[in-house]
Amino acid sequence: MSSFDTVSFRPNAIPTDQADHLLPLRLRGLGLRFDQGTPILKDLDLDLSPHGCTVIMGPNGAGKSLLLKLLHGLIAPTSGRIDWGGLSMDDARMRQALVFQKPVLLRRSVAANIDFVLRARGRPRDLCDALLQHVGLAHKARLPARRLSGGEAQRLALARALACAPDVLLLDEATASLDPASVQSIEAIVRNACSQGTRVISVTHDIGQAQRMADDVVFLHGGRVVEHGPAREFFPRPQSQVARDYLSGKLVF
Ligand SMILES: Nc1ncnc2c1ncn2[C@@H]1O[C@H](COP(=O)(O)OP(=O)(O)OP(=O)(O)O)[C@@H](O)[C@H]1O
Repeated sequence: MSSFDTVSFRPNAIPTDQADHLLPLRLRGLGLRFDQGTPILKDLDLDLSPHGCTVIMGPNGAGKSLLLKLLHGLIAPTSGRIDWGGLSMDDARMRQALVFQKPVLLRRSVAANIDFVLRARGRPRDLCDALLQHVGLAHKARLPARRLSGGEAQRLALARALACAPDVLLLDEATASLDPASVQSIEAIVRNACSQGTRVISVTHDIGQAQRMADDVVFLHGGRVVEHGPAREFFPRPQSQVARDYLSGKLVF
């Protein structure tokens, strides 16, 4: 794999001292319910700073994946608002990339999966080789994407996300069910993107990963933000009983 420290796929990235107007992200009174049922996300207020990596944690069913889908505009809130710097959700989505736990790949070659995105986004198509090199898949470029292992498929999904040159990278349990080496390489790719100015918002149950990656942690429970603060304060001293229970491995409902 290439040096993660030096590779940038965001040549036009806005310098970090000039606040990109997509960020900070502001959520105000955000709520979500389906078909007049019980509210799933309840009155969320949240401010995310322009830089770094936010990790969203919380027990099963807390609403983490739905929150990411709302942020990406895949579903609409039933109340409140999401403010990506005043941009329309369509414009905001064009500046984001979302990677799911199970990558959804085109039934084409590995390289064609990247090429498709580069073409769609009007980006130089010769970036394909560099992206594949970056995620350690250059030697599999001609292979059908469906023949990749789980870890390789996830690295391809990340390369495809980086092909969009996203200002914001959303990750939904992107390393769940991968082996430790694959987890490490995905973390390195994400860290590199983050150090190049890509804002990362990641959902994970992997406490070790959250400690390695997070600048700040949002802890959700029962559709509410129970805690939001710097990772260096959250992990040693969670303020809520529910976060303490979650971190110590107790079953939380
Ligand atoms: N389309 C839907 N209609 C009704 N309820 C839904 C729908 N989609 C999700 N839910 C419910 O919303 C709640 C939150 O779901 P979500 O997937 O966001 O949880 P999560 O925090 O990501 O959980 P996990 O850690 O298990 O992935 C769950 O109880 C789920 O059953």
